[in-house]
Amino acid sequence: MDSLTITQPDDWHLHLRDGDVLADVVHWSAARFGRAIIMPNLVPPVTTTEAAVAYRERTLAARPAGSGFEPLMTLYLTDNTPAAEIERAAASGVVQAVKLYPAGATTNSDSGVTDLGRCHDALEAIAEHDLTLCIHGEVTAPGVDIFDREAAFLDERLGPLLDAHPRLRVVLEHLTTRRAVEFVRAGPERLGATITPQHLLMNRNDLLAGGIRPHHYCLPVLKRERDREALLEAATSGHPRFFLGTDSAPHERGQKETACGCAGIFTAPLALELYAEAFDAVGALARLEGFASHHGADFYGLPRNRDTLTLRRAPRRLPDALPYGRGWIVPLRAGAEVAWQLAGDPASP
Ligand SMILES: NC(=O)N[C@@H](CC(=O)O)C(=O)O
Ligand SMILES: [Zn+2]
Ligand SMILES: [Zn+2]
Repeated sequence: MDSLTITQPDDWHLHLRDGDVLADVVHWSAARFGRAIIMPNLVPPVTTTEAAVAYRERTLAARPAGSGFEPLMTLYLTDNTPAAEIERAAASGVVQAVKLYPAGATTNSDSGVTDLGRCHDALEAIAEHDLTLCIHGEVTAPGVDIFDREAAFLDERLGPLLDAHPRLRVVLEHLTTRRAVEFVRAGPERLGATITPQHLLMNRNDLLAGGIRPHHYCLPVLKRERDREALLEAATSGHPRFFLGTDSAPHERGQKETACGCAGIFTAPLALELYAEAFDAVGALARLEGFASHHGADFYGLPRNRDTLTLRRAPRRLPDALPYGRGWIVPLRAGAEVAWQLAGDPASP
């Protein structure tokens, strides 16, 4: 198959940042995806409906002219989020989900949750108002090995959370382990999961063997080859509770190429193409449409997109860096090739 036409996909986990750089990144996603769940870990975090509404306006204004790209907003859950704020968010009609960052787990998560018990009323309100809880699933106890933080979260936090809130709809974000795949498969219908392109295509050797590669560093960190294989099997299985979430997470080059670099991989300029590579590698291109365009919308109870998008098998070389505010950003595959491209996309770098 040298060309693939699918229902226009959506990105169920995306970081766009804010300010000057918004317009530098949003067009990449808008060229590929109909909608995206926009993460709230700005500085300061998007903890109120008012802030989410204003961020949505800035995102709409930063889209390319004529784009129908629809940002679905999220609220950043804290220990002190009142149930009334959840109610306001649901009533606004623009907030789709609430995001749980365990405090300290990842980029800009300092205001995140320290004790889920303190969020009981807010979590009940999320379920009651039919919002979704999206979770960065890692424990943050300093003694827990970084490669074990996701697995620990499943048993110690996610299981009890699902039991305590029997109507809560949850998306476990950016799965990285075989254990997480098994947990989601065994979980209830109201538990969904996103998988990034980097976790389908790379393992921890790509981060650490033969030299440290800061542009392959994200959280949860890349795991073993057997984990990658389990993720790829899940994504290509046709199972409706696994769906696309790129977690494209831009950081300026200097913030990555430094003694203590930020976590986050920038994939927006080639995200769908990377998924096509991953699916193609196991002969599963026919399953890409379900994963990328159907399962997420169905899980969120939203209509599937009506437009279509065509990918062509034709290698394209990525530039070494792309403009990002007054600086530069290094996308995944910088200076190297990706095997697919969007048909008729003049903006492909
Ligand atoms: N994935 C990452 O490594 N980084 C994300 C945060 C997140 O999704 O955990 C970011 O905002 O930079
Ligand atoms: Zn995360
Ligand atoms: Zn993320």
